[in-house]
Amino acid sequence: MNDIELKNVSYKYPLSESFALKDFHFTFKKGKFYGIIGSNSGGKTTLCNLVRGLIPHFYQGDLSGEVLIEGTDVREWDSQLLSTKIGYIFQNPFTQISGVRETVLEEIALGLENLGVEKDEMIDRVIDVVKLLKIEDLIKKNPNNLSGGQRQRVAFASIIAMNNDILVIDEPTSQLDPETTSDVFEIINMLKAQGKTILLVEHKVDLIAEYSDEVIVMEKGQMVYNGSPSEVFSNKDLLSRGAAFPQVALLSHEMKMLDKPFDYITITKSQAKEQIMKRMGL
Ligand SMILES: Nc1ncnc2c1ncn2[C@@H]1O[C@H](COP(=O)(O)OP(=O)(O)OP(=O)(O)O)[C@@H](O)[C@H]1O
Repeated sequence: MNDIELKNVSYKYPLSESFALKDFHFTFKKGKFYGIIGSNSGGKTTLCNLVRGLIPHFYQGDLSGEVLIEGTDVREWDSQLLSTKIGYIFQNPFTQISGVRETVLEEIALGLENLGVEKDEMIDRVIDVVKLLKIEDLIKKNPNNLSGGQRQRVAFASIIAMNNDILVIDEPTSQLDPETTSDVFEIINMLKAQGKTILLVEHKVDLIAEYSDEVIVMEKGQMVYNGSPSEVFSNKDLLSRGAAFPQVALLSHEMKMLDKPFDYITITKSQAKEQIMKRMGL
């Protein structure tokens, strides 16, 4: 069974006249990593809210079509139960921190406690994830006193500890420096290797090109294109639809305009390096 199926889904937020999502029809397959990109206000966060069940459980509004999570419509899922299936890392890490725990360690354990995980197992899982994310130095700190980047790492730790099958991650690196951003992508990639289904909204498309299996391009609440990273970033028309492209893909498109094309449109640094070295006869 597929994890997530959206059938002709349209949605308007309460009191809003316009569609935040329109005629969205797509199946997210188990174990795949989906990069969701596109223009501002394109509907990316709304899609995350739907899959996580915040629409319609938290935001009411006007929802039509079907959102099936493991075959059951999101309207029928108990919201608490759905949170054990789908982990959601919000765009704003300040929203993610519970505010009710006094140390980072307790904060990470909170979700597991709510699940009724036994104390010994809980401690093991929290310690594992703290080591994995290299946040040993934060565990005794008050979560409310952390920087944006530190909060984001704690948010990741809390979600990884939960071991959800599906992860919906909305711009996780917006608060992070380039080095920590790469670390986060390494972690997401590791989660993918564990067979998790991942939906990731991200403006840093270089990393989307490098890691995702499939890319979805959103504009004005609609999916305007989907395909492999190569298919998407080779399609120059998408630039006019507000999709950001990796720098190396832009370079490759420029070369084509100059009538000096690479053998193919390169979308990652390693591909560009390989083509440049070939040109140089190296
Ligand atoms: N809580 C809300 N209430 C009313 N309208 C909303 C709400 N959240 C989003 N919208 C509207 O829904 C549309 C889609 O917004 P959404 O946040 O899903 O886009 P996005 O692609 O995630 O944008 P961005 O890249 O700027 O974060 C926009 O027109 C936005 O103004």
